[in-house]
Parts: sequence; structure tokens; C-alpha cells
Amino acid sequence: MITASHNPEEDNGVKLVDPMGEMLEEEWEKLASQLANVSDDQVVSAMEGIITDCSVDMNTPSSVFLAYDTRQSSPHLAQAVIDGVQSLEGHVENFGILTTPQLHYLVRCKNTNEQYGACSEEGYYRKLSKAFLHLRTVGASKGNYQSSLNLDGANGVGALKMKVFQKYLGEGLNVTIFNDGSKGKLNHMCGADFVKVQQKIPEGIPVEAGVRCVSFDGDADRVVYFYLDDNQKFHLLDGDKIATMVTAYLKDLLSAAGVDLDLCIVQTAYANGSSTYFISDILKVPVVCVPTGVKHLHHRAQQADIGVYFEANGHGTVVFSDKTIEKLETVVKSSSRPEQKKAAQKVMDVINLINQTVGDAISDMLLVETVLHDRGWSVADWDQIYKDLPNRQLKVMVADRKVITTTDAERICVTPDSLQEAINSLTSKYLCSRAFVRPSGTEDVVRVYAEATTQENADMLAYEVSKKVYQLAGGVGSEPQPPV
Ligand SMILES: CC(=O)N[C@H]1[C@@H](OP(=O)(O)O)O[C@H](CO)[C@@H](O)[C@@H]1O
Ligand SMILES: [Mg+2]
Repeated sequence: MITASHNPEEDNGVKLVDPMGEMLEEEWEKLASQLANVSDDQVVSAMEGIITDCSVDMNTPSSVFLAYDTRQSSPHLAQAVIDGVQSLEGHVENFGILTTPQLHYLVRCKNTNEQYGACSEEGYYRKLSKAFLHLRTVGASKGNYQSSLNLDGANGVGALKMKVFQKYLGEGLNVTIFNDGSKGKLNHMCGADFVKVQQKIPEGIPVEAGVRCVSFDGDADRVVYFYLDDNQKFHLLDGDKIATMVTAYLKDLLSAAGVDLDLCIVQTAYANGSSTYFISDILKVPVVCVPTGVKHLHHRAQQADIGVYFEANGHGTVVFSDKTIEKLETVVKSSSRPEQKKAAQKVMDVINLINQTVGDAISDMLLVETVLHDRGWSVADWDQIYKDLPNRQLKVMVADRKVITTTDAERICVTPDSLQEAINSLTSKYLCSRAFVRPSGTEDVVRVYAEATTQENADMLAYEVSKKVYQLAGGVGSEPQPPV
């Protein structure tokens, strides 16, 4: 998949999909980085090295699925992929412009002989819309739920694909698409990452109190919701809020279906403290914390019967074990209690609605809409399940971000020496606060996260920790500035 996701239009990159449509196995990542970094004249020998080291049988026919996002540089890079594969006599199936999760879906379909769904873009729309419409049995509106919502498409591929998909949804969901790429620049002042990090309304979307709004990122694998209340205050409903609502919903359905399965939520250190508390202490569902990066979350979630994972930034999905599906099918087929059958069938429909291969903005949005509809909730009702602790994320430029090392799922800083001590002493100044630092895996920066009981405290703490990072980890460029 040629894309640089939520990053600026000028950037580009590649995401590799494994044969089950999931994230690439970590051991292949090293090889991919190695290959990406050799000089042009060494590409052939590096490839030969990988073929030998991994005992790749070059006589086995291969097929590479390729797609790209809407960036200007994408077709050119896609051509480079085609040339590379063809030079090794491989076969390329070029799907053109797709969202990242659509490509993941297609790979899974192909390699499960289409058991997962029909292996085409249309197959994707049909599978999702069928499940969605099946779940929406009692009309488009219900209780406080209204079926209309505004989409910020980040001026990217998600907006294009939603235009196509809308036809399959009929009257079921009334999405008005903004930032569809016809005027604005990709991810510029809009999109899920902008909304999450800046905690404000994106440009290009009308602001009206109480209206449910949703933002995709540039390759449509992340989604966040937001709205303005009657006092024009901005409210963000991020990956944590999605994970919490979806888990509570699944828990209720499983209990109604009378099936006993282990349900687990996987989060990262960026999960809001309020969400973690709510899940473990109110919902009483086990919650585990893993290092940042979807590969960590996905693999940990697969260890449970039902694993819900979301990064706070809105990337996530739910994965279901074979045992889960078997148990539910048994209830649907043989339970003598209609309400149990109905609940089990609902979970089966939810499973079909979810893109289990990877986080998928379109599919996750339909999932959220399904739960809201079934509960009869407005976006404000959803927002009230718990109140986020105010938080702030900052970046610090340092000469070498590898000087920062961490442990305990990145929540504790190991080096440089006295940095963790300094963080502890800063957090002790603010009630119920938390802060951590880690080197970014995708940008040449150190990320700082802080949360506290007030926005002022969270902003101040993030700034103070940033200053420490700058001082102790070799900051470069201008020093972090206090919040204004
Ligand atoms: C704080 C944050 O949002 N970090 C993002 C970001 O990773 P960094 O390693 O923080 O640069 O990009 C990753 C890939 O999209 C995503 O998985 C992750 O959650
Ligand atoms: Mg993305």
C-alpha cells in the first residue's frame, strides 16, 4: 500500500500487508528497512541475500496486491513497485486508489479463498453494507439517535470511497461529506490526526451545536468523532471512547446470548486514564497496555476470544477467535430461547461489519453508528460514559531520539539517566497527573504526553517535561516554549 497515512501530502511511504491481510510480521520489518536503505547499486545483491537467507523459493508463483492513496507521488511509486515485482517475474494486481484497510481486506479474501468476503472493492461494500443494514432493523432514527452525520474526509481517499459506498447504504445512514479533496489539501488542517492532536474542529466542515461529526485520516484507517455542545465547547470522542462503547455493547450482547467468552481491551500508554479506569473498574473487563504501534495491539488482542483494540488516535478494530464464532453459531442454530438467538445473531452481524484485518475508518464508523443506533444515543449521550482527563501531546526535537529508551509498555523512561526521576518530580506537583516520553517510531522526534485534572495543568506539565527532555536528551533547535 503506497501511502503516508495522516502525514502531509508531500510525504509518502509504504505499508506492507501480510498474507492474512494483517500487519507484516515483525521479523520481516528488519528486512524491509534494510532493503529500503541500501544504495541503488546494491538493491540486487540485497534482494539476493534476502532470498537466500529466508530460503524463498523463487519458482513458486507469486502475486502482489497493490493499491495507493490520493497523493500526487503515489502512481509513480506504485509503478516502481510494479517494475520491481515484474523484474522478478512476479505477478502484480494493481487495484489503483483504495483505502489501506480495503487492500488488507482484499488480501485476506484472496488467501482465504473468499471465505472472508468477495475479493473485490465491490465485495467489500457489499459485505459491510449487508451487515450494517441487517443490524438496522427499526428505521434510521431511534431514541436520541439521528441518522445524519458530517464526515471530514481529510481530503483523501476515505472521502472518495464513502461517496461510492453511500449508494450501498441507501437510507440507512445519511452522511454528508466535507473535505472531499475537491479543494483542500490532504490532511491539511483537517483529518483524524489533526482533530485528535489539536483537539479542535477541522477546517472545511460546518460547525453546528450537537451535530455528530466524524474524521478519517489520509488513508482511512483511523477515525475519531467530535461535536460542539450548546456552549460551543469542542468534545472529542477518540479511539478510547470507541473501544469503551464497543466493549460495553459486546459484553451486553454476549450476556444476552448466554455465551461465556473472554473479552479483553488492549490499549497503549496514550489511552486516557479515565478510559482505563472505566474499563477495568466499572465495566470489569481486563485491560492490557502494550507499546505504541498497531502491530503490538493487534497481536495481543488475538490472544483473547474477543480482543478490542484501539489506539487513542482512532486506529483500531475488534478481532474474534474461531472458538467465538463457533459458539455463537451454535446458539443461533440450536438455542431454544429466541432472545438468546437474536443476541447471538446480532454479534455475528457485528463480526461481519468489522474489518478484522486492521483498523478501518469506514467499518469502524459503521460499528459506532450501529451501537449508537441500537442504544438510541446521541453523540452527547455517548460522550457521557466517562469524562476524559485533559491531556496534551507535544514533540521535542533532539539530535538522536534513540538516546531515549523506555520500559513497561513505554510508560517508564530508562535512559537518559535522570529523566524519569525528573518526570516523577514534575508529576508529583499536579493532582492525579501522569506523563511519559518516548521516541516516535515514524518521525524524527521525541513525543511527550501529559494528562492532569485541568487543561492548564496538563499543558504546563507537558511543557515542563518537554523542557527536561530538551535539556537531558540533547535537544536541538529552539527550546520548548511555555503554553500561552
Ligand atoms: C502518539 C501517536 O499517535 N503515535 C502514532 C504514530 O506513531 P509514533 O511512533 O508515535 O510516531 O504513528 C503510528 C503509525 O500510524 C501510530 O500507530 C501511532 O499511534
Ligand atoms: Mg492512517
